[in-house]
Amino acid sequence: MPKQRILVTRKLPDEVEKRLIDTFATNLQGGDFPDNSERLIQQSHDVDGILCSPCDQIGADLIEKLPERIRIISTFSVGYEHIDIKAAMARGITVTNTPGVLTDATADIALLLILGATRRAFEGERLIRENKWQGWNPTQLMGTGLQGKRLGILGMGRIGQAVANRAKAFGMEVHYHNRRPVEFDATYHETAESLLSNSDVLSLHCPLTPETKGFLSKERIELLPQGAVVINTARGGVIEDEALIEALKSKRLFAAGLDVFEGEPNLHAGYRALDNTFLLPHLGSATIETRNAMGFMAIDNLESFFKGESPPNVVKP
Ligand SMILES: NC(=O)c1ccc[n+]([C@@H]2O[C@H](COP(=O)([O-])OP(=O)(O)OC[C@H]3O[C@@H](n4cnc5c(N)ncnc54)[C@H](O)[C@@H]3O)[C@@H](O)[C@H]2O)c1
Ligand SMILES: O=C(O)[C@H](O)CO
Repeated sequence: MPKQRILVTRKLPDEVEKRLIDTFATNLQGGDFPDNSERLIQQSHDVDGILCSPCDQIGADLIEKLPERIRIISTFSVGYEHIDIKAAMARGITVTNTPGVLTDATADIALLLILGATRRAFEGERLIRENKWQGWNPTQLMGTGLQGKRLGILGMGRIGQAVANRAKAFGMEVHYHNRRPVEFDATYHETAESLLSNSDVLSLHCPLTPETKGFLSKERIELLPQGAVVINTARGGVIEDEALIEALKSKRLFAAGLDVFEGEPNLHAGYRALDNTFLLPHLGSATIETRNAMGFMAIDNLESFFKGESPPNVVKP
């Protein structure tokens, strides 16, 4: 029986590519696939499935043009807002993702951003790198401590809870808002607005959906306490960039730590111009162990689908 052929849109870790080659006939990319849907369509003419990444935009227009024989899209990510799930379902295409295996790595990056933003670590690093440090002094780069501060989590799912556990170890008081309360020892807020009013550090962990798009608006930022810190490892689209930049510029907010941006990699230039922003290039899941685990999970999803089973991580709208 011939092997199924899979189009892989990005360079994947070596171990993952090795298992892909052992299991499937693969159209592997030597480098990263350019963000060009025409090319993706051309390359998919002879494939049975696609293994894509969160930066490939797989909208309804593209799905409509995919060859009939493509029955599965396996994304190398837990987030799936880049795929039009309804359009895929209408075409009989199954979509799968990689939940859970990246929870700890992403929660670690959220903590790194919380610590970096509250302790001004990135400003200190720049000072040394630019050879401007003139020695220890009692008032230099004073940050703000975490002990006794309120961490507000929007989206108390896998990553939100993992961040909450870490923050507790730092002596923070955990508050959250979720679509519904979860089994977790923390203060639940019925509304996002109440959460914002009670967050010294706000950390975003919800998916990007029509409901959460632009969630952190000017009006909502005004609900945060003076000098609050905003952390985002969810998706850039959850924040209204202009509003956040203005609040950081005026020092209404102390700092922001951001791993994700609207329009990546072309983030709003205003973020780069500020001293009180700690910016990372979407590193949430970027450990060797995690990226291997994500790849293996994406392959498991493909394998079980082609065996005629229901894949373990099917995305439902
Ligand atoms: N920075 C990174 O590299 C990185 C890595 C992994 C995940 N992520 C992002 O993190 C997100 C969360 O991942 P997860 O595994 O924790 O997902 P999850 O599904 O376990 O948790 C998401 C939580 O958000 C809640 N939620 C959804 N809509 C909401 C709303 N309108 N208001 C309040 N709560 C809402 C859900 O009920 C759920 O509890 C992903 O969707 C992805 O966008 C980013
Ligand atoms: O959604 C995801 O999985 C991240 O953005 C990349 O790990």
